[in-house]
Amino acid sequence: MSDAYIALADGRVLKARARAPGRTRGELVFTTAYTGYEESLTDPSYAEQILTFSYPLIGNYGVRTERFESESVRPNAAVAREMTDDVADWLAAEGVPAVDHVDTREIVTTVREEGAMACGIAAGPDATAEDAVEAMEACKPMSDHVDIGAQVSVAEPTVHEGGGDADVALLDCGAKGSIISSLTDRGADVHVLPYDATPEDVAAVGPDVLFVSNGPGDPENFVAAQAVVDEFAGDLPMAGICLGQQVITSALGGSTEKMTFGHRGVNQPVKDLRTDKVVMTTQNHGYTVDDTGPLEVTQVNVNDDTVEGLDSEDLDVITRQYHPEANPGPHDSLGFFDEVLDLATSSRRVAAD
Ligand SMILES: NC(=O)CC[C@H](N)C(=O)O
Repeated sequence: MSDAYIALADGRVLKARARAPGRTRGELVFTTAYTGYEESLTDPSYAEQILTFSYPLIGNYGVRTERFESESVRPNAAVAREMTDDVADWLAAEGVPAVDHVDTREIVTTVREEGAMACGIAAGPDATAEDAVEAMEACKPMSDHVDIGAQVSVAEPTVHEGGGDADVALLDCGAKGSIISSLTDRGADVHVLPYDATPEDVAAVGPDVLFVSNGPGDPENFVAAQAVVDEFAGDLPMAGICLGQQVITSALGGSTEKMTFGHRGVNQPVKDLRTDKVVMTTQNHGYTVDDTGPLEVTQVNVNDDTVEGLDSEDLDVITRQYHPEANPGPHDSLGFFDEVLDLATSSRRVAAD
């Protein structure tokens, strides 16, 4: 098999083995998840990133489309210590460069110490270190991808029927399939709207609740979604996951900031401040809420105290920074979706007059 090179913004160039050929660039991040590689590789929130798996063997239970979170591979490239042929062949067929036989511990400790950084990859028969450096130098900061929603959102509205118990308007900023199925499984009809839907588009659906999905990039760039939240705040119950929490908070007058290297993994401990209970959660984010505006912090990350859950009884808002829907799990926090649908039908809802 041929060589590959990984160029990091700090000047390092690592030699690796090419598993799927190509040249690309992206923000270098890592996940500590030891399972769920199919879900991670199809999670739209990974757009414009290069995903390093810290778990040393990726692909040991094959590749099945039933486990995909969207229809295509979303990171710009994948890096593993050892990758099976199943995964390598899948990524090659999708045209997504992949490399292995590299010291992923060095990559992870570098990102932990220096932060998520620009990265270039060159993999395949003619790849050179210079190609990787050139690719890295073409990498834009994440916040410069101002229209990243266009890469991951539906182009046209679509409906997923779940029984008609509630109508959810889902702003698709890069929604994972599991968010939609978690709502339809509970009896809701989910009206998926493009990331740049207008307040009129949302009103046309006649929703009981507005749901802002997860998604890639800087939440401050999702200006249309923020305008929708602003328009309906106080009139329509709202919920959000990950980017959804960030977009809702910013729209309501709070703010977000970029983290050094973010949270990506499946065992992030989150404490509910109302019950003092801790649950294990799946996470994938590089930004966090720093000013919560009118929202009350209900949950925090046990490792670093960052905001994990927000709520407003006055505005009928409930959000999570982590992924209650995540597959293959853990599923400790799936009850979030029951809370969202309770909000849609609850008597404490503020009626629009
Ligand atoms: N999973 C997500 O929705 C990620 C949200 C946002 N892009 C971040 O990195 O923080």
